[in-house]
Amino acid sequence: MRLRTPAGAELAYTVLHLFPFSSETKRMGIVVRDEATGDIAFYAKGADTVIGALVQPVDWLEEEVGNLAREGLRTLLVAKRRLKRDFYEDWSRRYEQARLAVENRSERMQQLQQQLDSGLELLCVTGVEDRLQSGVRPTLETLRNAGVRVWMLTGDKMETACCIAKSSRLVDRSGGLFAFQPASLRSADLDKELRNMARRVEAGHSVVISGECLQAAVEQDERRFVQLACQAPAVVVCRCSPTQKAEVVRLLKDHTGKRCAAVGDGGNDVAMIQEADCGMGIAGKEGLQASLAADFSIARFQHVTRLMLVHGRRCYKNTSVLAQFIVHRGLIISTMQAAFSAVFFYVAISLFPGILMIGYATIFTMFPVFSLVLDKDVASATAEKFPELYRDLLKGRELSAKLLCIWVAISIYQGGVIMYGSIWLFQGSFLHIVSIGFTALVFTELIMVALTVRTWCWQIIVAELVSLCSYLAAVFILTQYFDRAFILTLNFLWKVSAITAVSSIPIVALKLIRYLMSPPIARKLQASVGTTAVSSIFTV
Ligand SMILES: Nc1ncnc2c1ncn2[C@@H]1O[C@H](COP(=O)(O)OP(=O)(O)OP(=O)(O)O)[C@@H](O)[C@H]1O
Ligand SMILES: [Mg+2]
Repeated sequence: MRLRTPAGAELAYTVLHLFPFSSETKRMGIVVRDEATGDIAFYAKGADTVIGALVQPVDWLEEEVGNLAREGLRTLLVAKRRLKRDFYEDWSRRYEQARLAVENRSERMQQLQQQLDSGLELLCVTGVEDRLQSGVRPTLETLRNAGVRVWMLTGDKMETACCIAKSSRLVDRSGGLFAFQPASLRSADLDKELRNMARRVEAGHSVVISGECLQAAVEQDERRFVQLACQAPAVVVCRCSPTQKAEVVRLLKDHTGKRCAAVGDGGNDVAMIQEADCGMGIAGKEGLQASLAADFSIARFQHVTRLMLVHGRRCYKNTSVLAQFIVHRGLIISTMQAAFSAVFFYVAISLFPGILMIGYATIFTMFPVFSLVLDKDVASATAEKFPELYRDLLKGRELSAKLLCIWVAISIYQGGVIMYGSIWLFQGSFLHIVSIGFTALVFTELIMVALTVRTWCWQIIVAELVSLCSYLAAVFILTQYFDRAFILTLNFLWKVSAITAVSSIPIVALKLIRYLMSPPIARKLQASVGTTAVSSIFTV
């Protein structure tokens, strides 16, 4: 290793050993030999709590470290120990043996590493600015408006964490910040501090707590602590080890019943990302570990907004609609079969021949129903701009038991109308029931999809047309199931139209009434933004 000093001199060192950094030890070390003098030295660098405990006490240390940390700087202590040549050679030999040991290798290596720690002398304190990525502040603001509660989990010390929480506006500058610092980790002290916390949280203060205290508080009374912490506007956990980060996520999942997303960029966030319902990894300076372990990989923290507010929201809404349509599509045809059997003395005869059933499940209805996942109720820019749209999802109205009941009722109504209508209007031939009933069924399904679509994109239009054309083609090709002479008559046309109208018009009317009585929030926003997207006024 060659270093050039500011004066221009060159220093040469040989690296003899390297002890890499880990989040658990919070430090790293190196043993080097100065090529000019032959001196061997061990340097250690790490968190103030770790290195501070190893060096001779210095009176200015705590104050200086505090000052740097309050400015939001990441403080590290650097310490050095000169090693005598004999000591080093002996140590090095034993370390090599430990490294090759078959049993207890890591314990033996750790013990030997600790032998280097005695007699360390403090060299300096460094304060490095760990800059926030751009756009963190607006992102947190947007998430808050979207009804997302944000907790910050960090390995940094309390002062640095508080400073960053304030500068990122996670915590209001004016709003108070309660530091959970019991006098000791004994049960009585913890209890007293929990009572203090309850008072401060009630007054609207945020909470900052160290990983160690968090663990103690959780052991004391897991449920009480989580419930209190969840009432706070924001929570900051500092000096948090990777396992504690995962533990916090588990606590939230267990006690709140809410979905939990974790965003992280470093190897120390992997456990938390994997524990969360939705893990997001930022690929960046700290490597790819987090982004490889995550469900979603993003390049910058600010992309969280778009991922959640645009893609997350749309996915959730469209998946809900798809689920309801799958229920509708299956139930409507089952209702028809049940009604048919009931009318004809419960005969076990299939209403529609196999080929029509296959067609119904595939090309006649599949494309339009599945194309609903491409629907967009509002433009991406609108969804990103108005976090209230995301907040609206928290009510859980997209996929609820009530909605399922409504869809079941719609399916039974439509299936019943089509079946009884076909039987009532049929003219002596079983084939006619099949042609009228099946045609009305396919048309109803296509109309229902059309009523649900909020922004017509070309894929949805193509899907509807493909289904419609393939059905019309099938009617003329499958002559054994459709009486071509009958189908080309006006008689057939009005019967199918009447049945389709009776099955669809009440649904349209109900949707229209509901829309006028309580227009969806997306619609109101869209009107105020004035987007030009063509969208139907009907929403489920
Ligand atoms: N390269 C390093 N060498 C020595 N000590 C380090 C190094 N990186 C971090 N530390 C110390 O170890 C502590 C824990 O680091 P860790 O990576 O677990 O979390 P963090 O980087 O502080 O926070 P975050 O969880 O936000 O990434 C740090 O606060 C710092 O004091
Ligand atoms: Mg880090």
